[in-house]
Amino acid sequence: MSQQPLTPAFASTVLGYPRIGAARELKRALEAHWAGRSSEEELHVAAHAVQSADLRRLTDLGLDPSNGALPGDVAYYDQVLETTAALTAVPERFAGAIPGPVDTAAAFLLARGDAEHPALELTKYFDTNYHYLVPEISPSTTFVANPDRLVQVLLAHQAQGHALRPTLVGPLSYLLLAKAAADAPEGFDPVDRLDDVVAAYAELLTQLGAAGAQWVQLDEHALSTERGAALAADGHTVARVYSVLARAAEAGAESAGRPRLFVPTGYGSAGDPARPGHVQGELARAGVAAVHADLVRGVAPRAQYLGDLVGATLVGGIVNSRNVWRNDLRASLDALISLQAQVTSAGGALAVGTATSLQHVPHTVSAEQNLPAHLPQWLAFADEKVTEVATLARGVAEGAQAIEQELGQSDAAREARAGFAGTRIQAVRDRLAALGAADLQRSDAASRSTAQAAALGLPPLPTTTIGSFPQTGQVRTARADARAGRISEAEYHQFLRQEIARVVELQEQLGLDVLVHGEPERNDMVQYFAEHFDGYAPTEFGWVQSYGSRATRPAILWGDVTRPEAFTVPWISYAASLTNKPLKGMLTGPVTILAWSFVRDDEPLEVSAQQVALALRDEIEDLQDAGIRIIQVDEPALRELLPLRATDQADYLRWSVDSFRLAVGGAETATQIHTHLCYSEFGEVLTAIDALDADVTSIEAARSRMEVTADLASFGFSRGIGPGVYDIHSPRVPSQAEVAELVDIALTDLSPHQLWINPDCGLKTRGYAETEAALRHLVQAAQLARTALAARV
Ligand code: MET
Ligand SMILES: [Zn+2]
Repeated sequence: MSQQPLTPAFASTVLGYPRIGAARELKRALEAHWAGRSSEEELHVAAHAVQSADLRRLTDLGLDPSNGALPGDVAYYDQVLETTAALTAVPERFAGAIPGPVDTAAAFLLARGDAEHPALELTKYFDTNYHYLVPEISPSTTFVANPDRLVQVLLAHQAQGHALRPTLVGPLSYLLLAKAAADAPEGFDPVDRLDDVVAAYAELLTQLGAAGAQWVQLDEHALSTERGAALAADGHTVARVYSVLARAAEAGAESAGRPRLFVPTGYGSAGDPARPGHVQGELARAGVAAVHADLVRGVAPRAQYLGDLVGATLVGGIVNSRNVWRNDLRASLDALISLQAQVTSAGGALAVGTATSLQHVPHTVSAEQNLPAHLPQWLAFADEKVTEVATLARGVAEGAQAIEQELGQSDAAREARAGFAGTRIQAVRDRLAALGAADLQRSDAASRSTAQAAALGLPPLPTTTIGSFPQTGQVRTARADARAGRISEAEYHQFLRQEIARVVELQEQLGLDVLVHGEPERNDMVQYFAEHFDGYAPTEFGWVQSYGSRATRPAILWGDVTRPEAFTVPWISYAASLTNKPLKGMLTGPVTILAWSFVRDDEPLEVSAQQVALALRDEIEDLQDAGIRIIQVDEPALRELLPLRATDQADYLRWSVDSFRLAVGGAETATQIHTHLCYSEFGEVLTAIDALDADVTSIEAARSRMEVTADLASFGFSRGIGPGVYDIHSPRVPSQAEVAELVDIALTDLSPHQLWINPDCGLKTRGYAETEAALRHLVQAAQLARTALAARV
């Protein structure tokens, strides 16, 4: 029996759009306001202008401005923070400073902290490079609906004919993304507060409805994580929460004074992937008017699990919002048409959308004027993706012939890409195919340790830094001048050499044992490598929000990777020529290079990682030939790419570890290989860290007061380890006694033969005054500890 498809509430939508403005206007407005150069009113005006421009563009690109299709994610700093503000979920430790509703100033206090109040913690949003502010929940957290800001924004845009959808993190995800506040009792889980938080959401919805919102979006992205899926799999929690929130929806949203709900999932399959669609079905039966499935990372819902959709719209998230590639429209249309059959037979209607918010991609390809000529036709940033969504919706509604021209263009772009010379380079493929296990295996750790001790002659508890030294205004100016042609390349290089000489001299004065060149030539630890590899293209305007007002500009990996020539060697060997102390050469590891880039969708990440590893392997060989005896390969993003689902993790850890081992596998026995990890909790990937088989691992530890050293000790980690003893994330200079205390903690867990003394991370964002003082204390603390050790034997 073939059924007639139902008409969806809206034909197409996107789950969110970049918020920072096409020319990063919101960043500038925020920073001007924080610096006291503009009033709060001026900030609101600037933000409204950015949002209006975005909504106009979305409408121009084909989204309907009247029926709930326009996204309404209008966060100034972070979408999770906006939800914290709307719930007035102020942590106890801020209670004195924020006694009432969370207004704009209070939200910035939560986000940025002040002298008495450390900011809320920043953590990566799922497996993305976007950081959110972690809610802190305890048994006594109060939840009070505060829709003021959402209502203001809604009304301001409604007046301009844009019926946007106020967007919040949904209650389940909000609590799953939260952590227990420090004052919460042992064993407390924020999810214990579900009923209380749901009551506040219900109140928010009522008030938003009263203010005229037709739709509200509640993001339930966390239902795709291991914990969220477990919660959703019980078959009643989702239904219980959403029937409270959507009770009035079936009776007719407007008359009941409640807006209709759109509840997207995303970042993978929601709930149990073996029953694709069960979460969407439960939501629809609870009265949610529009649900969503991530068709890029997740499994397509099936009628048998969807059950009765009671007329709800299911948004098929077919356009990838995490990459920069043009959609394969023909394949997508096929997938949507099969999905439509499932949705129709479950009694729902199909709309077309993105897999997640477009906040993870830049605004538009059309801004890029300097990409290699072949590349623009292969790409789709946010605006181009909106067009794809609208085109596919037309194809679903009117049939393939209605979009035949677009399908043809999509096919042509795919063919051009597949046939392009740099997409597959035979020599690179041959070299990878010829690799064997021996290429990943250095000599045994004990012989390495002996050979390196003899070659390097380091004292016990050697001191070093993580690589970068402060990037002063002068360094940035010189780089900008060189790029703009205001100084010649020769002048720029001369400037860099002077800078390196200064940094080497400073380290000698400070008495550090293993020196670095300071990385002044690097704009960014990944972009610099991307610029020196073939197969990679940097963008000019491809900014993506990382957190708050900060944005990064990931380069695009489009082809097979090759390294035309050694590029770190000139700087590093110049630095080495200025000192008799060992000088450590710095490289960025394959996983981190990929994690902080836009990667290919036509090759497994594993293959790209191997290619980058080979390029690094060649660089390491060249560094060794230039006499460099210590080489650090940074992998701060190792933990970040860990898949959300446990079943996918082992495979990732295998290839990521192997790519590191491939990069360093050619190093001689006497060459000491270091690695550096930061930014995340590494406790759960200790096995992988150990398997990297680096001779020395430096790891962020100061803020957690060396928590990781106990884990490393109980794991039995036997090689060199440098837990950070100086928190470089703040300008605060630790006293010698504070550093000494952290060294002592480390020494209770680890052997003095394996301990290194170093900061948590690179010093690039610090100023010289604080860096010099802190490093002086670090060297003194190490000397003190050495004396104490010597006295013990
Ligand atoms: C985010 S890890 C940074 C490592 C790099 N070598 C630096 O010192 O800046
Ligand atoms: Zn670091």
